[in-house]
Amino acid sequence: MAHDTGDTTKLLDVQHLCVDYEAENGTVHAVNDVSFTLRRGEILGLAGESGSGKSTLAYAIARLLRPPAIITQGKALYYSRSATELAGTPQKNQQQSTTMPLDVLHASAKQLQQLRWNEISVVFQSAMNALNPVLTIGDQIIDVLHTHRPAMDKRARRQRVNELLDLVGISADRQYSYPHELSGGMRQRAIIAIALALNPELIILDEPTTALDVVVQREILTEILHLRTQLNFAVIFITHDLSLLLEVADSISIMYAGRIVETGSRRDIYRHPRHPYSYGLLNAFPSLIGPKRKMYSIPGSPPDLRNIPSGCAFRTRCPLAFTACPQHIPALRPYQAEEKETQETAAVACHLYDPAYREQAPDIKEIEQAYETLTEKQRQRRRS
Ligand SMILES: Nc1ncnc2c1ncn2[C@@H]1O[C@H](COP(=O)(O)OP(=O)(O)OP(=O)(O)O)[C@@H](O)[C@H]1O
Repeated sequence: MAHDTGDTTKLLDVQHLCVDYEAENGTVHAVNDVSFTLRRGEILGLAGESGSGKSTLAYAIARLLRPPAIITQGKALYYSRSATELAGTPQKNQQQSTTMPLDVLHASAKQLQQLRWNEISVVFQSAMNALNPVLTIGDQIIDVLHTHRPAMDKRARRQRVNELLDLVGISADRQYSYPHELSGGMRQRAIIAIALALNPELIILDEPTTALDVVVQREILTEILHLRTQLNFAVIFITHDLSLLLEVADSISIMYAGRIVETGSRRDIYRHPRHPYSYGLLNAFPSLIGPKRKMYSIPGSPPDLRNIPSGCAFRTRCPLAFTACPQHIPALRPYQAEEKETQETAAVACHLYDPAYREQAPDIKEIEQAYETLTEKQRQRRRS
């Protein structure tokens, strides 16, 4: 059990987390030395192309990874409301208990049982697969309450079902519906209701709206924001679509080849993405907000995580790569954020911002120009 003092806004402190998959054809380094802090009530967006390690990272934190996944290094310190129960050692007062984190990565089965649903719940990618097809929506919520709140009587459980459905905008009579009787958006709302059943402090949403059409996507996102305001849970929101995060996240971390390459407030990321990869990702999707920009596609594809390029893994696709890039893995270095609230956490892992290699950091025009040149070169190559 780790000890910490002070800062009660901290909910989760991930330190140097590494996860591998021991596959037959080699070791996949899916998460590499990831560190970040999540505050109570914060919505943290994790963005990156498919295969960048987002889900692996989130499932490691929830301890939902299965073999062949192995957590090879790191800590995930969770600062629970009820640290007393989780630690299994009675504390004298609340103040003391909130400063005793639990390292989720080394938690016992009993501690995990206490943690899941009560403290952390996960909404998986596919709403349909996450629901039990032979149980009504209401019964599925009751199931969770029955297992984790055995002292709750029948009437109180039914009342909680009504409350939860009301929270997510489903009318009470729908509790008697089976999943196949609901639309995609309704099913996703039902899953969110189940995730909220025990009032968790952290909800992990893994591509929660990917299967939905754009209008329903927007409704669900609005609902999540509304619920967060009401209930003040924190969210780790995973998506490959950075433009979605620009609408909902307080802060955004961009992942590439298992590493966080940039982190900042959503405003910092859309106004001034520092990492050439963040810039490319931002301009790969049309966005309704932020300055109007040209669309580019990032050349090439993400590396094979069994054989990650030396130094900066993005260098093989980066329009601004230079001599230092293959030599050293860039560390996440803090930058002077425009947003006051993220000045402490805004950081970028790119040698272009390291005064040891470059006197002046590139401005956004330089990155844009580099993509423009690269795109033009590709066009010419295709023509010839
Ligand atoms: N069971 C497994 N065995 C071997 N490799 C795996 C396994 N599960 C995931 N991986 C690999 O781990 C890497 C990270 O995958 P992960 O699903 O975490 O990425 P992601 O960013 O969430 O992608 P997506 O958006 O497609 O879900 C990928 O290279 C993936 O192929």
